[in-house]
Parts: sequence; C-alpha cells; structure tokens
Amino acid sequence: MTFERLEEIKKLLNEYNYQYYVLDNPTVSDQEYDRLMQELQSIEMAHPEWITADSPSQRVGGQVLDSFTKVTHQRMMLSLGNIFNEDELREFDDRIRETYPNVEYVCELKIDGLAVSLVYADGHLDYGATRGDGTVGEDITHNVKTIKSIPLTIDYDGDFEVRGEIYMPKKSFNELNRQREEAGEALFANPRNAAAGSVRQLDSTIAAKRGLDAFLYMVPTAAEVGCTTHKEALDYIKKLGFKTNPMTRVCQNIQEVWAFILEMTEKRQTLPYEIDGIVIKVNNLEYQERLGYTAKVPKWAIAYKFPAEEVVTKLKDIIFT
Ligand SMILES: NC(=O)c1cnc(OC2CCCC2)nc1N
Repeated sequence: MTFERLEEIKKLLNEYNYQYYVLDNPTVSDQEYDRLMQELQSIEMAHPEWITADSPSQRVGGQVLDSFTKVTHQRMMLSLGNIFNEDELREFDDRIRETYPNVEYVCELKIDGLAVSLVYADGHLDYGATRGDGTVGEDITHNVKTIKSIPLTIDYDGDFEVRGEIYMPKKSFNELNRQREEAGEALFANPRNAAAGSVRQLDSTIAAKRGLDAFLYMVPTAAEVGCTTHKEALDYIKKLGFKTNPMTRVCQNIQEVWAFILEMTEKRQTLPYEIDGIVIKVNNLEYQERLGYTAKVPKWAIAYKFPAEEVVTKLKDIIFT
C-alpha cells in the first residue's frame, strides 16, 4: 500500500511539475500540490530506503557541498561569434550561401543567462555542468535539480546530453533584489549575474529559493537520434519533456531573419526574461557539420547583439527595482 502510494504520488507530482513549469499551464492548485508533497515527504521520512534520485522531494535542495567538482565535457561547449548590424548579417549569409545557396535559418532569442550542459544516463539526470572554459566546467547538479522545469528523468535509454541556458526571470530578479535591499545586502546588477551567483552556491537550498529557470536549445547528438535539422532537434527535446523557447522561428532567407530581429527588438522589453540578442543558426545539421568551426566558434551560427541599452535605463532599473 504505502510503497504503491509513494510511486503514485511521485508520478502525479512529476506530471504536475511538467504542466506548471514546462508548459506554464498548471492543472492543480498550489494547495493540492503542497499537500501531495507533504504526503511524499512523510512517506520518505518513514522509509528513507525508498528515496530515489528522481523523487520530486529531491528538488527542494538541502545538499551542501564543501566544494565544486570539475566536469570535462564530452564535446566542447562553444561560444558564439557576434555581429551588430544588418550589413554584418548579410556578410554572414553571403558566406554561407556561397556553399549553400538555399540555406534555411533558425532564429532563437539569445537568453541572457549562463550556459549549462545536462547529461542523462538511462533516463535519469546524471549531472549538470557549467560551460567553464568550454572543455572543463563545474558540476552544479545539486542546484540544477532545484530548477523545476528541468526533468529529473526522461524517456530515453543510454546516454543523452542536452544544452541550454539557465536564467533568472525578471520577476524573480526583482523579488530577489527587493529582499536583498531590505536585508541591506548588495544588489545584483542584472539577472545574468544573479543566475550565475545562484548556481555557484554550494548550498542548494539557496538556489532552490532563487526562482531559476532554463531553456534548452542544443542537442549535440541530434543527427545520431535521427534529426536532419536543428528545428527537429528542438522538437525532439520538447517531446522528451524539456522546456524550449516558444519564440523560436524558422526563416527561409536572411530577409526573414532581419524581420525577426526587428520584431524582437520591439518586443524585447515585454519578455518575462532578459535577452541580449538573437542567435541565428543554419537549420540543416549536415550543412552545420560541413561548415564547421573556427578556433572556438561555429561558422554555422552567429549571435546578433542588440545595441547596449541606454545607461540611463540601466540605472533607472537598478534604482527603481
Ligand atoms: N544564450 C542563448 O540563448 C543561446 C546560446 N547559444 C546557442 O547556440 C550556440 C551553442 C553552441 C553553438 C550555437 N543558442 C542559444 N539560444
């Protein structure tokens, strides 16, 4: 009875988590969710040997490490080249169309957070790591588990890696700085710094309270799992239960890319999270492979960066948050 009940509650809470944090579409009240979590924790308290790594109770933090261990990425985590205007965008497109005249692009919002690699083994989250220097990052699994939109289990046997951005929504950022202001502590300058500072905590109960979230945007083994385009890879991880950004758009040519950039320049301030540009990627995975990389950045992707915001706006934000 009790063990079956425990399994039943875990299934329910993981489903509610997915609906609330990944789909932004809660189906139960917070009270009902909390009641089930209490019941789960009391059963696990009575039977600690029944606690599994993917239990929803493992998301509330509580682990305090004495230091970070290092993780070597199986594939380098690349950074991105930057462009700043339409002319440079055309140069990027001209260079690619020399080889692939009918190239199609995927445009993604450039989430202003910190890059993360999530590695799953036989369907369970094995570890999460920061980018670090691109080859060696820090193991931040204890904090990654507190991000409710990151699944602790996926329906996939064997090894699977997915990469994305951990970020702090504007709402969480403003609330955090309000609390710090009240406590007379130093304010975070921006959500990216606040997110980075939060995932670098050794005590995961702190990260658990920071309201962090994540968008996933890269599947290193996309071709191996049968995807031929980057868009298919994004659809693939969405089906696995990962949170992907809803504004992503496939563009048939660079004119559509520029139109998307202008549209998002307008909408930027209305988004619930900060972005610092648009990432433009060649959609065809074979073209990506053939185009390759320079020293550390892909030739098949570029980040269009918005002009730095007026310093006045920045100061206003800090003073009036
Ligand atoms: N900050 C972002 O939102 C973001 C960053 N990077 C990438 O893709 C890079 C990753 C390696 C080659 C392309 N996509 C993004 N959306």
